[in-house]
Amino acid sequence: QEQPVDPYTQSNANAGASPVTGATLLEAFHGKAGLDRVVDDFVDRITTDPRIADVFKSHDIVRLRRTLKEQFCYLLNGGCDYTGREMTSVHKDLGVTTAEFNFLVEDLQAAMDREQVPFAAQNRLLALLAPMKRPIVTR
Ligand code: HEM
Repeated sequence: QEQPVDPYTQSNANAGASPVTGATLLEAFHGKAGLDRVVDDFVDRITTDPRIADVFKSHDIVRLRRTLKEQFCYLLNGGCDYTGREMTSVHKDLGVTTAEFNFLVEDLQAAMDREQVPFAAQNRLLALLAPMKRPIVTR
């Protein structure tokens, strides 16, 4: 059900940030199963959020769900490798605005709230993602 993409070099360096150390943060997300629930709910939210859903239309949401799970698991030191593409190239033609970036963050916060991830742990993940704003936002 995933669509093919142009060839690229797979590397954890494509994940856009370095992972945390230790198991504490992943535990706060209720392990890999909890983290996968967060990503599933996050993807459901961003693809239906009327403020940003149009950006995701006609894109491969099966692949997005898989690669986001890998990326977040890698960043939370869950023992996954990120096999997706690098943040700059994947977002470069999407015309993402700062407002849209912030709406997506709100949807992630809602997904973490639903999983009852403690606030401090939520902020640790958001801090890892914050520097990705520069490569992702292009207008
Ligand atoms: C820190 C924030 C973000 C992260 C961590 C992130 C992560 C990712 C990842 C892992 C992929 C898939 C890479 C691959 O297919 O190899 C992706 C694709 C995509 N992202 Fe983001 N993203 C972020 C922000 C955004 C925002 C704000 C938007 C738009 C509102 C957006 C729209 C998209 C779209 C439409 C795709 C599919 C592109 C394609 O299939 O060619 N992303 N993103």
